[in-house]
Amino acid sequence: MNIIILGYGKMGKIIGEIAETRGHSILAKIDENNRETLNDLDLSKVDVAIEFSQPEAAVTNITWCLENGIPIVSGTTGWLEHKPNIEKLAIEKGTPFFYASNFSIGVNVFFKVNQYLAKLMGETAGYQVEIEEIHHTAKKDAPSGTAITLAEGILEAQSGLKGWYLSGEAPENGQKLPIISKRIDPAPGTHIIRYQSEIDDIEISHTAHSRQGFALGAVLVAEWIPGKSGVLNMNDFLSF
Ligand SMILES: NC(=O)C1=CN([C@@H]2O[C@H](COP(=O)(O)OP(=O)(O)OC[C@H]3O[C@@H](n4cnc5c(N)ncnc54)[C@H](O)[C@@H]3O)[C@@H](O)[C@H]2O)C=CC1
Ligand SMILES: O=C(O)C1=N[C@H](C(=O)O)C[C@H](O)C1
Repeated sequence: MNIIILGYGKMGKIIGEIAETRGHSILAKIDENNRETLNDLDLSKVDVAIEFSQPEAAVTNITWCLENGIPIVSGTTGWLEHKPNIEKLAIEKGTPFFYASNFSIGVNVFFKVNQYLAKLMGETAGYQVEIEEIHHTAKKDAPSGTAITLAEGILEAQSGLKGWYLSGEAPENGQKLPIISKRIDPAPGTHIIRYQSEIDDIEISHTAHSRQGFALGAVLVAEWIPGKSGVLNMNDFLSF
């Protein structure tokens, strides 16, 4: 497969290595300094774009792919207020658009466990729930996209909670779910869900040991996406 990488930073570089190991060719490695080289590319040769850039760059990158009929796999976080417009464009253009806040298979198992636990806890009185996420200090957005997906899973199951808030930025409110964001090097990504009561605590966590799992997941999705259409996510890709 011929791949272009939009966002050639920490993630883009590992994605490139994994893709080449799996026999793919990388036609372009784009970062903020060489975007104009896209103009020299024969777009008819591109099978898929993988986009891991920055919150402020993601919408331009994804729109460019959709306008040019290039299937796009994006993992950039922190731009989701624009996602409805992007989804509309993907449908208009008939070009597949795949987004995941986290491409790691382990985290996607964790998402399911979170949903199941949230359902049980929704039927159990006396517990306060919170999410904690820990990432490296270069991370630009807070809370993490993964923490937001976890929060959405809890909010869906627990009707008593009315949204989430970033702990420290809003007054504590028993009706909202707090997300605590910590920035500690070199943490590639840790997420903890905590239910606390006077009697006991229940805690589940996922800890990434490196960026390898995120990058491999993105390459596996890129291999799967050609020939698909519409707006896609990990639930379409995974069999559980
Ligand atoms: N969904 C997932 O599984 C994961 C998502 N991420 C997200 O991926 C994004 C990238 O993460 P890292 O690689 O750690 O960041 P990074 O800061 O190491 O790399 C970002 C790259 O984007 C480039 N860039 C900036 N503007 C650009 C533009 N207009 N066009 C193309 N490239 C541009 C920068 O030059 C840099 O090379 C972040 O939003 C992060 O939260 C990170 C890990 C896993
Ligand atoms: O920026 C990161 O590094 C990560 N970002 C994603 C997020 O915001 O959830 C996924 C992963 O946790 C690493």
